[in-house]
Amino acid sequence: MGSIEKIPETAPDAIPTVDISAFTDPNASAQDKQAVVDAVRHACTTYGFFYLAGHGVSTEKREGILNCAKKFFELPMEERMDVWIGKSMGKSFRGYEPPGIQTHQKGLLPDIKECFIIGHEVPADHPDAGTFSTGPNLWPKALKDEEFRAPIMDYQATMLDLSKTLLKILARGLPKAWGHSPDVMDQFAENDPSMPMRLLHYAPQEILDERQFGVGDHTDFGGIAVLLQELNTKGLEVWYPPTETWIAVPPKADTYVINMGDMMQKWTAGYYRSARHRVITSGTSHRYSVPWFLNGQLKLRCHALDGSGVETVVGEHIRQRLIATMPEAGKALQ
Ligand SMILES: O=C(O)CCC(=O)C(=O)O
Ligand SMILES: [Fe+2]
Repeated sequence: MGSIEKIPETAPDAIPTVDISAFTDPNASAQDKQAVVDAVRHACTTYGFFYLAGHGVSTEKREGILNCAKKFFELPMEERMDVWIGKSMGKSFRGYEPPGIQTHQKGLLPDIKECFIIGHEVPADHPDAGTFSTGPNLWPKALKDEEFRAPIMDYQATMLDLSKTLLKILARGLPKAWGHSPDVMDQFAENDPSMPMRLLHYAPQEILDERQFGVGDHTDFGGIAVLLQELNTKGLEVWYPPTETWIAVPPKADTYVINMGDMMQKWTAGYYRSARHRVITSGTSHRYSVPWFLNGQLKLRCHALDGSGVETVVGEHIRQRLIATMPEAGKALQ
């Protein structure tokens, strides 16, 4: 018998699309539900990225949240700075982050994105208010409650529900040999988890520089990211290690882009991949996107699910990752 020659790997044109509707459909067969689990497992162990279809979030809600992003970034700089992140309570890290704050890799210029960060609403008189990622949200005075705050908080609740479903799918996809219950991941999203949502705007760049990105090469810090991209824009790319090339992840109608973060990778002992990704800048067009991150219950001590004994405190992990990417603004989180 001759030896089997390894066929050279070529990067796929696109990351997979998984329709999860059978998982939540009470009338779907056990086989169909298992097919969802298998497809998500394949995507998250191979790429750490997939397009999510059959998520049940209405078009109105998705268009509505992108409109919130546009409304915010159309405000004059003075009004954006009125809700500047430096004004948020303690280490709560809410509000407006101007362009040029975050740098992900040595040698790159700081990201050109600007963002408005909203998290779980924790009143100022709560004993934990002002601790890392915990506290009251900031709201711009110029935007009415019903056109900005209300749809954002409604969207946040919808995303939390969706992420709970994803945790159930991911838990069922873990290696059987680890012997976990199908609900082992539920705790991650219980008891007011940290769930920052970022309204993002990438302004066109007149001068393009190869060290300049919308968001530089990075991995996300938390558990699961649920990303909504505006249709007809481009720029997002994911790194594919087998071929060491970048794969474009253009917006696809009616889908979200889901990716795993570092906390998920640590918790699952590397089983689910936290994939490197980046956003290329455009010389001509604006780009809006809304990533929502399930960072997880901050006080939770995650024990690696393979039984290796590695323990990670969720909030500490996230805080350190943020500090590492923000030379100046990160000082406030020390
Ligand atoms: O805007 C995007 O499409 C992706 C943004 C991103 O990767 C991030 O905020 O972590
Ligand atoms: Fe990201």
